[in-house]
Amino acid sequence: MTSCNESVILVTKVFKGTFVHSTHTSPLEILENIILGVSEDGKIVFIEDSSEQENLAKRWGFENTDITHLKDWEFFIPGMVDTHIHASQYSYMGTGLDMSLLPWLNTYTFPAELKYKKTEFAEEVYNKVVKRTLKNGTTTACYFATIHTDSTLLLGEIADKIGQRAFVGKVCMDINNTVEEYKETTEESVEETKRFISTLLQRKYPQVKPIITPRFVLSCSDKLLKDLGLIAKNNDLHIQSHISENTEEVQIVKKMFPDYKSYTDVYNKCNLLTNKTVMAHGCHLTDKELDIFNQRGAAISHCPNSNLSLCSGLLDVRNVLKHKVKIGLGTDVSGGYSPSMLDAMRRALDTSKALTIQNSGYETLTYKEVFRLATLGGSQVLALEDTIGNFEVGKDFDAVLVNPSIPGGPFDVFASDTFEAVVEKFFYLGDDRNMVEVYVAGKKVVNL
Ligand SMILES: O=c1[nH]c(=O)c2nc[nH]c2[nH]1
Ligand SMILES: [Zn+2]
Repeated sequence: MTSCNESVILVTKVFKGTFVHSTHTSPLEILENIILGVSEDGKIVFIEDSSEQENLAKRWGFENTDITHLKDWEFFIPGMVDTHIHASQYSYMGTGLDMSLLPWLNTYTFPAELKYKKTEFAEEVYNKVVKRTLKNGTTTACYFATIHTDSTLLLGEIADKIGQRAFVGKVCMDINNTVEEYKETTEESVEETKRFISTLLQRKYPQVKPIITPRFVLSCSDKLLKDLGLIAKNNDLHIQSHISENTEEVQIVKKMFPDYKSYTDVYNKCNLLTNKTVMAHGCHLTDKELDIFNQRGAAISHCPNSNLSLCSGLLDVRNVLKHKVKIGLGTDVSGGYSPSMLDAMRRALDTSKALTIQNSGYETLTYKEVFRLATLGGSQVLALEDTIGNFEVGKDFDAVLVNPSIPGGPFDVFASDTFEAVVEKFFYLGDDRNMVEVYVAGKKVVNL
């Protein structure tokens, strides 16, 4: 395909068929008979009714033979955004879910994360987690790694090489009273964070960025939190951590930090609550704390599989939305046992239904709303809303091609089904077998 005379933009891919996405006003739009063009640099150049095909072909210089036609029942969704996942915990995903958070960390997590001192071990697991999540339609992942700088840099290199959009965090922790070897001094944590950021940024990966990552308040001294807040501020960086996941943790934070008004106040006073912050869980945040999130523009990653698996709590998403706090979904592997964002959507629905059982009159989330959380919501959480999240001209083409009627697939499609019913079936019953192609910034990164 050639560029047209009036424009230097080169359209290199054209798709014709059905596109399913969310907007601010509608959690689920099914756009049928659409023609969508992608530029050489991976951006959506046009998305129009296919009756415009001839005009678009003239304007952008493509031929009929350049068009990829989606098959019957096939549709594109935006790539899903996992706003909270521990790449390092992928090695023991699906095991050890018989404890609550704090014993779980001490018994399983810290000993497992210690192994990433060896970059060979990291290389194997990180290759697998990036491939597995991409195959499941996660085009953007916000990763925790471990305290080890070189292994964490390797995660960035692997995400870039395989083609996943990612934030990568070197975990910071200068307190660990149970697995003593798995911690740093405050100075090491700060210096290694600086080394991590400058090395990763120097590599100029187009879609992989560093994120400041204090593990959580119970693993970090006041000084470490403040130093990390300063590093984030001075370098305008994203920040991630955990907050108010379970009640035992919240009580200990209260005791450890008596001078602060709340858990949220600790992060806020340390400059760790910004419009580029994503905090995982938040199950037990008070309305006052949600108000602070709103004022700071900070976001919540709802990790329902983990919240249920570790018996941490039921996040009231409706209340978070009422406070106009940005919210998306996270798998939280391996507190959550599934790497799939479809699973995160389903567990978010289960959680909302459990809240409905507890509170009559509760407005249960719909499957359409959790789809928006998994896509557009996630893009807002990571302050990437101008770049990804749905199919709009100017955004990157991060997308998953779904074939609901793939032979040997996980559910059946009937001729009498409506298109919307098939989309709904995919959200409830589909899996990676249905995700036949995955694109990040216009580049095909998964192809069955
Ligand atoms: O679900 C969680 N996973 C973790 O690794 C962790 N660390 C602190 N708090 C945590 N919560
Ligand atoms: Zn987590």
